[in-house]
Amino acid sequence: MTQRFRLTLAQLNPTVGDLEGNAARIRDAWAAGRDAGADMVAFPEMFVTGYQVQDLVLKPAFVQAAMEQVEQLAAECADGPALGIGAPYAFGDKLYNAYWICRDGAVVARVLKHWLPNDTVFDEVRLYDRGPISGPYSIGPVRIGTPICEDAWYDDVSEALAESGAQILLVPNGSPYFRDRFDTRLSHMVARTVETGLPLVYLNMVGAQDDQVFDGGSFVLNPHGALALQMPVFDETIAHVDFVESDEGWRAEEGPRAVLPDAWEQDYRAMVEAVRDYCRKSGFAKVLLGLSGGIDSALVAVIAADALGPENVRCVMLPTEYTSQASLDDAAAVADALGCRLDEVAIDGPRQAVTDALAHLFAGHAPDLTEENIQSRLRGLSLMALSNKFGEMLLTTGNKSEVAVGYATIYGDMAGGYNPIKDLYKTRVFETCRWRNANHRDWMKGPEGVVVPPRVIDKPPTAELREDQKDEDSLPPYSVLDVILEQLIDREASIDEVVQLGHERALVEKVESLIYASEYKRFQSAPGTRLTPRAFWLDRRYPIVNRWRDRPRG
Ligand SMILES: Nc1ncnc2c1ncn2[C@@H]1O[C@H](COP(=O)(O)OP(=O)(O)OC[C@H]2O[C@@H]([n+]3cccc(C(=O)O)c3)[C@H](O)[C@@H]2O)[C@@H](O)[C@H]1O
Ligand SMILES: Nc1ncnc2c1ncn2[C@@H]1O[C@H](COP(=O)(O)OP(=O)(O)OP(=O)(O)O)[C@@H](O)[C@H]1O
Ligand SMILES: NC(=O)CC[C@H](N)C(=O)O
Repeated sequence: MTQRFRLTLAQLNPTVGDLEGNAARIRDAWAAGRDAGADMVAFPEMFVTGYQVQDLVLKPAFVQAAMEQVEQLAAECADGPALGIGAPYAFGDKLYNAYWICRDGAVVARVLKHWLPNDTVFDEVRLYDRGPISGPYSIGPVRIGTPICEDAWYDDVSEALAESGAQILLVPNGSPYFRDRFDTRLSHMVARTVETGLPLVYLNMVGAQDDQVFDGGSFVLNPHGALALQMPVFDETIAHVDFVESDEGWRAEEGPRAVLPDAWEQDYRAMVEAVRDYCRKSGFAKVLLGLSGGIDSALVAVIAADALGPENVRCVMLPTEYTSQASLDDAAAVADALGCRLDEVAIDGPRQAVTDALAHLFAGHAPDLTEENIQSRLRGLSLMALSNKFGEMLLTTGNKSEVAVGYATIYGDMAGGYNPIKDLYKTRVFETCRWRNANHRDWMKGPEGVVVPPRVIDKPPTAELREDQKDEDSLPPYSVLDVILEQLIDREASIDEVVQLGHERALVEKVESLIYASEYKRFQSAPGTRLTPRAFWLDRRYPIVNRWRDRPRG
């Protein structure tokens, strides 16, 4: 009789530190697998603890609690499919990122991660010991080999597993999103199936943790990279895949194939999921933001409305004498299109009070940026007062271009707990608004149609901190600035290399200086959604005090 093996894939969203909650999700998915006749139910990397746990895993009490949780799950899920669960494993003075196999009421195997990722947002060499390459384990009629995430990005672990008798590769992942990430994952996994001749299951988690968004997109490949099943990106999904034994070995039967959205949609979805999960997982039902009539705060309002529902987003217009009627109208148009509450708090009175209080010290000094920044700080102060009073978290709105050059007031418009557009260059802000105006999906809680009026997209950006101010008074046009920033930040290009692309040396040097001189602002800035492998915070870690500038020597 033909042998069959049914594997249930739990592409689910864990919460870091919520051992009980994550265990409850495991029990539910295990029951779903049992009801579907599965032989095994698999979860992503470190699902019991959530991912990434960073230094939390260096606390022995936390690791102990996580291991006890797995032992308890093994005992509870005795009568039914086997379980594969990611969790840490402490043994003697060693600490491993491990995959625990539970069957018939007991832990029957532990696979230890061999390759510890230590670039971009990962620091696993600092946290874990490197495990030896573990052998395959048996579940029913099949021998399964488990390279844990990074282990499958190299050939040796999968090859060793194949040589020691693995018939299927099951790869649990905690692989965070960045733009066009999926293709890289797929090509690594296809390579593993070509080298080993084995089918491979790539199982990723979904959900956001601080800056990172895990985008799921799990899939199953037959040997030589033939796609058998594609799960959706970002959605929690449970799928069952059937393997059948043939003369050639085990093969996955064809299952559903989700269509993956384009990069604009995936970036937008990442920002929405990041806000949604940041709020839900840290206990906020509502947010607020300063809505200026400009494009950045408009986009943040739309993201927040799509994440939490318009009824949970408070927009606040805080005008001064420099605020134009067009800005007042545009802020009202955005709030109206979204169906969000819009409040107004005039800050001219407080500004006068601060000016008066400082007058005896400022006497003899001409007004300058100081006075401009007081307006921004009064906005931050007022918004934080609303946040304190109503328990709504303040979203901050600086795009990647502004964050890169420090074009924001520290303790002013930088005030806030989370910044959804921190890794989105301004030129992409324009395009993202156009994309959202033209597209609506069922995961968006905001309304469909034009939510950012074309006028907001097309007008010249301004901070309105003084008469007739425009961003281009201080900065080059964003179409030029963003190209230079992408070279200097995302590609770590030299000044010479950027000049060779046709940019003026003096301008490139100025941009470089602005980047280095504003490191202190970024260090004190809110976290935000990571969309690229060169996001500010963990992907790019620069010194704050830094005299180096890339200038000709000799
Ligand atoms: N290395 C360092 N380490 C630690 N702190 C450092 C520092 N260098 C300056 N500082 C501190 O930072 C202060 C200067 O920074 P900051 O006070 O932010 O002021 P600053 O960067 O000089 O001015 C804010 C800029 O953001 C622009 N902007 C754009 C868009 C919106 C808004 C808005 O507010 O709505 C503003 C505004 O036009 C202006 O160009 C210094 O007075 C000093 O206290
Ligand atoms: N009049 C205002 N009312 C409410 N919030 C404001 C106002 N002006 C500025 N802000 C807040 O400060 C942030 C920085 O604003 P500013 O308009 O100065 O620059 P910006 O980067 O062009 O942003 P935007 O495109 O949203 O205007 C805004 O995104 C908004 O959250
Ligand atoms: N958790 C991991 O080992 C992740 C590293 C891997 N290269 C990825 O991002 O997909």
